[in-house]
Amino acid sequence: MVKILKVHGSENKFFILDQTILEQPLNDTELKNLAVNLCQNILNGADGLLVVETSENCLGKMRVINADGSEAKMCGNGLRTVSRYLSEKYQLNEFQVETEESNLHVKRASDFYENVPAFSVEISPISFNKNDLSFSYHGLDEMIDEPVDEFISNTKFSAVAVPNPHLISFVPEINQEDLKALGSKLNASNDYFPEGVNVSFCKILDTNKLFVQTFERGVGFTNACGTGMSATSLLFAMLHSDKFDPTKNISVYNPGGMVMTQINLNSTKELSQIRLIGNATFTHEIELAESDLHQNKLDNLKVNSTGEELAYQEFVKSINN
Ligand SMILES: N[C@H](CCC[C@H](N)C(=O)O)C(=O)O
Repeated sequence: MVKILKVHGSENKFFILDQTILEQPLNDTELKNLAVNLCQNILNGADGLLVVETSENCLGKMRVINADGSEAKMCGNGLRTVSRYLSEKYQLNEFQVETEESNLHVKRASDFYENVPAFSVEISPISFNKNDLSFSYHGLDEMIDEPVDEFISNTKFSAVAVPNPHLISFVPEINQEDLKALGSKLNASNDYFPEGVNVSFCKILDTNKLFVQTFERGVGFTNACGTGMSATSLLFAMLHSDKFDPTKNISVYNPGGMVMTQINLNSTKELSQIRLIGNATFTHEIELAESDLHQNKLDNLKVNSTGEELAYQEFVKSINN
């Protein structure tokens, strides 16, 4: 029997599969099929599958498979949960995790609430270049605070890769129909983002206080998108200095709760630093036969609830008072 976890970061829900404990790791086709099945059918579904593999230079490697089976370079909320998993597996509180484009520094942070563990993770690398974003728009090399009527009239957008691609707009009010329409359009066949893009709208609530909602590539609406909130925080610091206090954390509220971000701007914007700090909640432990994993057979699972979700809901109540 092997164990997989159901977890979340700000209610962005994932399953974690540690390939290093298997007799035989799953191949890419098996991982894709398992991700789609788990995310659609098990424990009310999830937004993706986080795959832990061995790493030569880091404590472990994280791969990200979206609910639709597509693979992404990075997942901020997911990295916090994988960091907790590796921290508890190896009894370490600060280390690096290998991701597709970089080895990222992670460390255990103070609990966000009683029985709500938290981790702080580096979000990197940063690029504004059209080639790293796979976007094309009127020959622009970068899209920063650019009015793009083809997306939404009288609305400005910015695009940044961290390193997965994000399109961000600061709006007076978040219109979910607009967000869904634009997110769906740019993740279907289109000339602007042929590889798709995560689309986030941000309402600035106060100094260093944001609300962000994201329509994610490969998933659709999620309760939170860690790289989306991180990318939005960077653009917030760059474009709204009147509301940005560089000496303090930014509180980023979202439909699933709240995370903190830290932005250290650099005059070379790609060298700015982003940290994402938030919960790493494990909600369920699931046992099944390794052969069932390979065969994508999920009808004989032994599921145990950890009880942590109740604590997380108490945290959410505490931030909304
Ligand atoms: N859907 C994203 C990957 C997951 C990112 C998100 N869940 C996060 O927490 O950063 C993409 O295709 O780029």
